[in-house]
Amino acid sequence: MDFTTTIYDSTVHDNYYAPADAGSPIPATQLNAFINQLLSTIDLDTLGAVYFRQLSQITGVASLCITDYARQLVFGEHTHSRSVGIELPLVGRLSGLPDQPKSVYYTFNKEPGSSVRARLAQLHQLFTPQLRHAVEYARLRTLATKDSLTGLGNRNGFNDAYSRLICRAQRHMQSFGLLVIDLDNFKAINDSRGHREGDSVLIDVASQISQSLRGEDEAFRFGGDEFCCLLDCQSGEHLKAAAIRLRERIRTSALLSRHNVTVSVGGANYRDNDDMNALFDRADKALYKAKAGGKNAYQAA
Ligand SMILES: Nc1nc2c(ncn2[C@@H]2O[C@H](COP(=O)(O)OP(=O)(O)OP(=O)(O)O)[C@@H](O)[C@H]2O)c(=O)[nH]1
Repeated sequence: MDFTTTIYDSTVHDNYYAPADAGSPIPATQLNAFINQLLSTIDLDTLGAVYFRQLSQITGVASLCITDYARQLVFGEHTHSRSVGIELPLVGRLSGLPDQPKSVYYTFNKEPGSSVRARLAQLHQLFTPQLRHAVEYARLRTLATKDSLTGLGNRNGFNDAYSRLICRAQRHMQSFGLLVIDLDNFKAINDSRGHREGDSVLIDVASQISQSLRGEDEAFRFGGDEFCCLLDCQSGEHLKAAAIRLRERIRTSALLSRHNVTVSVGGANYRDNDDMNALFDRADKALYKAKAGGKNAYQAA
């Protein structure tokens, strides 16, 4: 089989990446139909169910793009083209290429008269190693970026998301907000009720924080009893409102009120020319002021 692998950069090959040819992310329902169709067409003993399980697994973490050509191939529609491409942006990242819009693009020639099954076998042969990598990558990434106690993003996850937002804010002048949250007197709970109860408190705080946020906002456990939130908000007023909502949830949680848990919160909005340190330092100093002023308070930078 004559495979070629093309490193494909849509910023350079504008003509090639014409909308008609470009892969578009497949919505989950369509993807399920796609996988089911494949499953009903192929001999699983030959091609391996693992491949398709992996395919569906990675769709949770990668936007799987399949070009029109590939759709034509898989769905057996008529096409004059002899080339087929499937694009997996995640694979682009795995192979050490910079992030989007670069991605790896595979093409291979369709042999005239080859059966659907033979073509699926080609796809399988082509993608199984990549998908294995993708699944492994997703697993390691979860380990590296999630806090195992609370399920929130951890410090690495925060750094990733934070640097992305800073870059976006610098490029598009789009502000966002940062809240730094620290439990008050948490050590006393550990000391009097034990670490396991302390863990339950941390888990509940994480859950209250998550539930107080909107869909586009993200929460992280920064370490110990310290949490951070990145919020899609443009003004200090919005940030304050988010902090009030969050503190109210913590105040009214059954478990947390039993332990008299309160939090101190510092908040800062992105300002022009901020870098990662400048914004974080402002929020952190505000938190310090809230602590120094007697705790259980929100302080804006
Ligand atoms: N249960 C539990 N405790 C933790 C964990 N990580 C850190 N801690 C504890 O969190 C406590 C944090 O103590 P401090 O930094 O003194 O904070 P604090 O008691 O809340 O004091 P203030 O911040 O000044 O109000 C320490 O006792 C740590 O041992 C964890 O994963 N589980």
